Amino acid sequence: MGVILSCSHYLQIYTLNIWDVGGQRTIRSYWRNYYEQTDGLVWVVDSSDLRRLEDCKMELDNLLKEERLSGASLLILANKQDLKGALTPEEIAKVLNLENMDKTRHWKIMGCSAYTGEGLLEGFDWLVQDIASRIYMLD
Ligand SMILES: Nc1nc2c(ncn2[C@@H]2O[C@H](COP(=O)(O)OP(=O)(O)OP(=O)(O)O)[C@@H](O)[C@H]2O)c(=O)[nH]1
Repeated sequence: MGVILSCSHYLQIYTLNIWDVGGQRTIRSYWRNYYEQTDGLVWVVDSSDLRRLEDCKMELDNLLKEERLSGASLLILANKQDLKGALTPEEIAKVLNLENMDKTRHWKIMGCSAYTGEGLLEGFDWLVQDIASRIYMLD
């Protein structure tokens, strides 16, 4: 005698509204125009540019202090993994001190390459699932 569990798979379709806000110093003050009702943040790091990582850390720390983003899931993309000498996601995580981030923040770091496409689907998949699970929990 056995029990048959039937499992249904539902195709879930999500619509993402994505704004690509530039990282240049002069336009960073415009980021605040996008904080309202933001569910997720994608922070793209140039893993081949060690010199800019300190600046990157400072900007990310500042961004995460923003009250309106306190509930947003954070995906950090350690980009340019296709380049020789690029820092690994683990090394980037160390420099950005991600382990010591506010414990309530949902975050993930993912190595990727915008050139090869490596890591992008996996990263966005995590982000969408994480946001969805929070939203459905609130329903
Ligand atoms: N090898 C390699 N080059 C990349 C990758 N992603 C971007 N680039 C190159 O890096 C340079 C800068 O890319 P952008 O997309 O303009 O950089 P950005 O950080 O989005 O620029 P802002 O948003 O204006 O700060 C371009 O020459 C890209 O072709 C990658 O994954 N691998």
